[in-house]
Amino acid sequence: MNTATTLTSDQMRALEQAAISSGDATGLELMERAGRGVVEAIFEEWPELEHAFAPEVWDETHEVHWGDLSIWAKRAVVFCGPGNNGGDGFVVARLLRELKWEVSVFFYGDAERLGPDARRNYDLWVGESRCYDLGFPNLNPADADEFLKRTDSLTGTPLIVDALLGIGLSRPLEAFQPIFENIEHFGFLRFGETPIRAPRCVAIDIPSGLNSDTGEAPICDPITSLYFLAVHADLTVTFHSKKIGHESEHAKVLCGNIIVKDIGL
Ligand SMILES: NC(=O)C1=CN([C@@H]2O[C@H](COP(=O)(O)OP(=O)(O)OC[C@H]3O[C@@H](n4cnc5c(N)ncnc54)[C@H](O)[C@@H]3O)[C@@H](O)[C@H]2O)[C@@H](O)CC1
Ligand SMILES: [K+]
Repeated sequence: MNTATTLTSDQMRALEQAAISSGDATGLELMERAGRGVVEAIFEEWPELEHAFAPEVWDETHEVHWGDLSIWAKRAVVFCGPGNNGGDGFVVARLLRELKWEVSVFFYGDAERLGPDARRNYDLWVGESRCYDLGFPNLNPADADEFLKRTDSLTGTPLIVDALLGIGLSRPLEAFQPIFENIEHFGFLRFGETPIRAPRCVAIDIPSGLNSDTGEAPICDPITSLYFLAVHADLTVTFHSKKIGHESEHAKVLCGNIIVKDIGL
């Protein structure tokens, strides 16, 4: 694994393609390794999550646990986007489900237009669990309300996974603004009068909205709830090697800690 050099998105794609063309790995295997690396990194970064409560136990006793914000339910929310980054998200959702986590998946995309690897992982998820479709390509106000209602009901959730966009970000992000705002909203829990940013947000490959080649994210009106039109992560898990975009000034605000995982390239 080459952790010293930072790569462009084209260089990363070329490495993946070379591994696939030479028969060293299939795209599906690479995606599985990526998802597995993210789950490993989550527990390396936050070992306390290993000891989170089974959701049904947490629900019965949460009055007691509100006093101790270090105690959580095994409950996660995964946001999956329209490309292979979303495919990684479906792998993470499935692996957490295997660990007996209760996982809510919100999908911003069209299953019919997913690439074959992401589609396979989408199918593995929806074969056993529900996937909440966000209006695609435009999230309408009714979807946004519904989305907020659902996220409000997911109390005791310590973990948010951002699998909306990775190295494939290719155009202006307006369609994502309401989703990013709701992720921000979800990141805050009110505890008495004090808002506490309790859930931990992990970005797969790169925080959605941050460009992996330029290291830039669009700046919003600073008086709105979002300063950057991007996901603000506490942990970013990238693969093989950092990308150029992980090292910018914007990245310092958006990425949190960065862990690089080997996917066998
Ligand atoms: N086999 C592979 O190629 C692997 C890919 N991996 C993952 O795949 C990611 C790259 O996947 P993709 O190339 O599919 O790219 P992404 O999943 O990052 O995004 C591409 C999708 O997003 C849409 N999109 C881009 N910008 C948009 C915007 N502003 N508004 C709305 N839609 C937008 C595109 O139309 C496309 O559908 C990596 O970041 C990594 O997470 C990993 O699974 C490792 C293996
Ligand atoms: K992401």
